[in-house]
Amino acid sequence: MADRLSDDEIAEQLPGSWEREGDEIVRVYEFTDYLHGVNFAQMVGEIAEAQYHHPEMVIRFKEVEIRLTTHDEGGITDADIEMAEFIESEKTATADSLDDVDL
Ligand SMILES: C[C@H](O)[C@H](O)[C@H]1CNC2=NC(N)=NC(=O)C2=N1
Repeated sequence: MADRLSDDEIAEQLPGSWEREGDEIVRVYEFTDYLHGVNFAQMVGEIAEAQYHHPEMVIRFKEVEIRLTTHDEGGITDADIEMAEFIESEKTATADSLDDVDL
């Protein structure tokens, strides 16, 4: 398992639109309706299973909050950054179908 990243490494590597909050990286995705958010969460879940790295997800009306940290290391590692980048790339690729209002 990867080691925890330094504050500078996190700041440098954090994908755009993601924020750092303590030992987590966070992004809120907005949608035109509730079910697009639900579908998006399903897609993220499939990525998580494939990567075997699982975010906390909160599905709200017209938005989904994704939180990533590496529990086994007690902080933010490359696995979290890579997962965020993967989600971003999938989101961009599927933006049309998800009517994303916040790319
Ligand atoms: C045994 C350990 O729980 C597993 O290797 C995986 C499962 N999914 C995981 N997900 C996250 N976010 N952090 C982990 O450390 C992690 N570990």
